[in-house]
Amino acid sequence: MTSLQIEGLKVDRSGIAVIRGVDLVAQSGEISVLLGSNGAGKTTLLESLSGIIPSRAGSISLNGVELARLRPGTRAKAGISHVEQGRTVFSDMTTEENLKVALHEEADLSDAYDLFPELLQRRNVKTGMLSGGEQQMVVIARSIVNRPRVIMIDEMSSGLAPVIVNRLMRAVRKLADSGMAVILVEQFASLALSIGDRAYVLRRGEIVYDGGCKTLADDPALMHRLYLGEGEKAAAL
Ligand SMILES: Nc1ncnc2c1ncn2[C@@H]1O[C@H](COP(=O)(O)OP(=O)(O)OP(=O)(O)O)[C@@H](O)[C@H]1O
Repeated sequence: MTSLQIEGLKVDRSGIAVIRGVDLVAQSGEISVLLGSNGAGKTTLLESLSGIIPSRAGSISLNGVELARLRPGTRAKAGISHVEQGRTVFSDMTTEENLKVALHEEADLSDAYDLFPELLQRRNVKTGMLSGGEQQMVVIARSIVNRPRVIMIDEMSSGLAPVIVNRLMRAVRKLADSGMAVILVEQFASLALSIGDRAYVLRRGEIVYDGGCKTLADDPALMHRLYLGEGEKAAAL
């Protein structure tokens, strides 16, 4: 069982406190949906967990091993995988070459093609020629070839058609069901909540909701208050 435990995390950007004491738990087999309005700090939080940017205080512990002071590569080896915003593929390389770039010697591409059989048919196509949805599949597939324990996915749906977003969401659910701990940052809140287990809402660098996805999905007024910042912290906290 994997458990990523974050306690009292603080992250600054250009000297400004962006993450201001976040507690969060991501469990094996679960999708933790991280929501919040633009600029709330969602991307910054993921970047501090994978080590792209340093944290100022707090703990990031994976199955009891403290990661907060380790380099990004060491955190990746420990099992943290980060799908960043922007679908960065090597566009002059084929699908298969893009997947192999990430591959450790002992791993193979079977998990990637099991998750997205669509990519098998496109394996010899240069990724620059793929659709946005297929490129997103490549990026997610590339991030799981070494069997991470935790996968963090930032805004995978941005600019994609609903039918593709649904396909990607099903794949993310499958990853969690296979035993990974998933942290999903999404603009499509209702869709993410429909496949997620636990939800967190971040507002100005603080968690203002920590509870069930269904509770939040069933209460649009609560969601509205949490996003806009009216009233006090949610009762579910
Ligand atoms: N490289 C940077 N240098 C300085 N400040 C930054 C940098 N990147 C982001 N910020 C600031 O940090 C805050 C949080 O930004 P972040 O991108 O983490 O939020 P977000 O919740 O992911 O928003 P979005 O949904 O717009 O991506 C914002 O105030 C933003 O202006």
